[in-house]
Amino acid sequence: MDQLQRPSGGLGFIKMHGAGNDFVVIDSRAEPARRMTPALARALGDRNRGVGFDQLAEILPHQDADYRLDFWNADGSQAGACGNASRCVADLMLRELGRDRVRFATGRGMLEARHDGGAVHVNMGPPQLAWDQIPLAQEVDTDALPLELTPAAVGMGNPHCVFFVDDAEVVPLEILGPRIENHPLFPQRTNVEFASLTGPDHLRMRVWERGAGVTLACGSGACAVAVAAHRRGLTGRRVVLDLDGGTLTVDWRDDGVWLSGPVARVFDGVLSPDWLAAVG
Ligand SMILES: N[C@@H](CCC[C@H](N)C(=O)O)C(=O)O
Repeated sequence: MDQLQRPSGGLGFIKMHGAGNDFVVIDSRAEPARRMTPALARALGDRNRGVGFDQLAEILPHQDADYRLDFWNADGSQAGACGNASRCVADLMLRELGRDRVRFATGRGMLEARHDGGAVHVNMGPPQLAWDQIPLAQEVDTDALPLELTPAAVGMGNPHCVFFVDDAEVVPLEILGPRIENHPLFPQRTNVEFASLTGPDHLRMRVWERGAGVTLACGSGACAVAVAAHRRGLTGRRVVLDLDGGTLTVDWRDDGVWLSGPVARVFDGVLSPDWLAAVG
C-alpha cells in the first residue's frame, strides 16, 4: 500500500468500493493504540459532515495472520463480517505484500483471500445455520422463519434475513428494511435481502444493511442469499447475483462460502487535525 501523506495530527484513509458497496479504509497497523470509536466512525460515515461510507474497515496488526480487520457501520455500530470490505482490503494487502494469498483475522475468525485477474475472492467461511448462531431470539426453522413471506435466516459472521420474491425490483426496501432489521426475532438486529430468481443459478437481489440502510451491494448478504437459495432447492452451489452496484459471484464449497467480484480504489485522503479535533 502506498504510504499516505499525513500532516501531523491528521489521519490518512483510502476510499474504496466493491460493486458499489463503499468503504473508508484506515490503516492502524503502525498505530494500534489509536483505535476507532463509535463517535468517530459515525462522524466519518456522515456523507455531509465527514467522508461517507457504508462501512469503515480498520486494518490492525495480528500476530498469527497477515493483519486483522475490524468493521464499523455508518451508524457507529460494529459488524462481525463485511465481505466486500474484506475483498477491498485484501486487494490492497495482496499488492503491498506481492502475494497471491493473504490470511486475515476478523470477528468471525480467520479468513483467506486470493487474487486472480481483476477479481478478488474471499473465503467467508461456512454459513451459520443454527438459530442460536445467527442469532435468533428463539428456536425456529431457520429455512422458514415464522414471518410474512417465510424468509430464511443465515449467519455469515453477521445476521441476514433473506426473502425470495417474484420481483425484487419493486420491493419498498426503505419501508420494509428497517422493520425487519429491528424485528424482535433478531436480538442483534439483522441485514435484510430481497432476491428473485432471474435464470438458472442467477439471482437479482437488493439489500437493506443493518446500521447502514439501503446499499448498492453487500458481500455477506450475497453469500447469505446464495446459501438460502441453495437450501431451498432454487439454485446450485455457485450463483451469480446482480446487485444495484454490480455483479458478485458466490460459490458455496466444502471449505466455505467464496465471494468474488470487482474492487476499486477511488481516492486517498487525509482527515485534517482540525476536523478530528472538532468531532472529538
Ligand atoms: N457490506 C457488508 C456487510 C456490512 C455489515 C453489515 N451492515 C452488518 O452490520 O452486519 C458486506 O459486504 O458484507
